[in-house]
Amino acid sequence: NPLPDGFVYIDAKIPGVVYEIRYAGSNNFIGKPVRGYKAAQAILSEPAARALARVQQEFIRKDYMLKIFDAYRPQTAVNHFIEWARDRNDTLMKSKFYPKVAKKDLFEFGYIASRSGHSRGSTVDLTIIHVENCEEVDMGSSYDFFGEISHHNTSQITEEQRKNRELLKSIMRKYGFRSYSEEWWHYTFTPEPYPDTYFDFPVK
Ligand SMILES: C[C@@H](N)C(=O)N[C@H](C)C(=O)O
Ligand SMILES: [Zn+2]
Repeated sequence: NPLPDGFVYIDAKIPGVVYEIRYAGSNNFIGKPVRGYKAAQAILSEPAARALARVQQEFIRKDYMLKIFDAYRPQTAVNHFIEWARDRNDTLMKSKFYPKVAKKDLFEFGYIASRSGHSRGSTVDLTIIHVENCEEVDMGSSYDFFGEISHHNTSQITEEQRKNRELLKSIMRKYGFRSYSEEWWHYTFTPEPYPDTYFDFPVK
């Protein structure tokens, strides 16, 4: 599928990455596929993908690989999140993804953005896995768990889990990705090539 100029499919550029594109399926905080995801694909701006390729190379030297949960996110998908949040009766996935945070606070507390860096094309949600068994490295909370335990400065995780988050953060930073205090998995490449544009082409 042709992409807009300046965007690439990550799997065409970076060998060995594992994908679990959560919003294309139902294992996410909404509990169903999110609008705008027509395929389980990961797309990024070219500069972000080039930098991520270097991250992957460095992790492979350390016997880890990247696992990607989300990358470019169409504004249509963000609008679906906003619509979902307005329906206070739909708490289908609360126990798994936001047990201690009221649904009405998810945007205000910074767990979901109505203008997301993901839509600007240079933000990625990811973790690292062990090369030998493809198991996720223990980060102390799971992807899209909205709560204090997912913050970088939480006191609710073990030293080992903190070290694992630091490992991911240090290599991501080395290649230009900025971390996000509320979510250990969320990184934005800087300088962003499209800092003011919220794209809305589908993921397919
Ligand atoms: C929803 C979560 N995966 C995420 O990416 N949150 C940030 C704040 C965002 O929506 O940009
Ligand atoms: Zn994110």
